[in-house]
Amino acid sequence: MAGIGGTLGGMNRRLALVRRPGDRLAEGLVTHIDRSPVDLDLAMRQWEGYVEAFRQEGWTVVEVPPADDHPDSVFVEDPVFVYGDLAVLTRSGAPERRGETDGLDDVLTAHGYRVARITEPATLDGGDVLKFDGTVWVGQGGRTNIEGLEQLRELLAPFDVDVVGVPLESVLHLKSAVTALPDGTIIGYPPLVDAPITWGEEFLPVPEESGSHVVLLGEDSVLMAASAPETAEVFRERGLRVVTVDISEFEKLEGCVTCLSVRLRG
Ligand SMILES: NC(=O)NCCC[C@H](N)C(=O)O
Repeated sequence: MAGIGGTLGGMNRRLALVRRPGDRLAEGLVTHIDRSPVDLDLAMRQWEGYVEAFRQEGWTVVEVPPADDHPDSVFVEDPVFVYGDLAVLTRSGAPERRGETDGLDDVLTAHGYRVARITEPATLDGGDVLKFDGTVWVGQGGRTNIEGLEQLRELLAPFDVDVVGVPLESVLHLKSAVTALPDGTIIGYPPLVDAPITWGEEFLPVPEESGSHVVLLGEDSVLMAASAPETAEVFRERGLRVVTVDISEFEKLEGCVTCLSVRLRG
């Protein structure tokens, strides 16, 4: 399989960092969709189901300390980005979310990461960063500014990596629009993939918005939302094993499968 940036030398592990939702989840931010009521009990059950899906696939789940004062803290992908042995604590373009980096430093250090930080005036959300096989794409929209891109580029300079900015308009984060299948094919729901993003021949249009979000569980398996059954079929026809989870309550807050975890591999 093509290398996915993010290995910690000499170790062979698959850890998924997750953060338990807090009681204020329903107050989470919405930007590109209308607000609809979130069922907290259902959200909790869906989160347990999401975590269980990782366990079933052989991943070790690590819960980071809760950040219950922050309604969006369950979306743990956003306050941290990992590459190789480096963990970058971010600085969200949404000021309400900035405190979510608290408590992550110790967890990442304990797992062998060097920790760096994005600093003012830069902003960056982990959901804006897509890495695959030596390329790191960085969305440039409401949450990540040009200074965020440049600081990340500097932090990644010691790695053999291309850092590429991608302008965004229609979506919250880059990974709300596109993610990558295990073979490197970039997938996206065309109405939300802004011009002038061009992903070349390796782009696969998918028929549903939430079908554009996959978490790579293994070399031939992906985790995706139950709300994209037609896309799941497309992936199965390509020979992928598809694990689905219902995350409807998180989708009401513009969340998706990718943003509910950070995978640490090596
Ligand atoms: N990486 C992601 O896609 N994160 C989703 C964050 C949703 C949250 N309601 C927010 O607006 O920040």
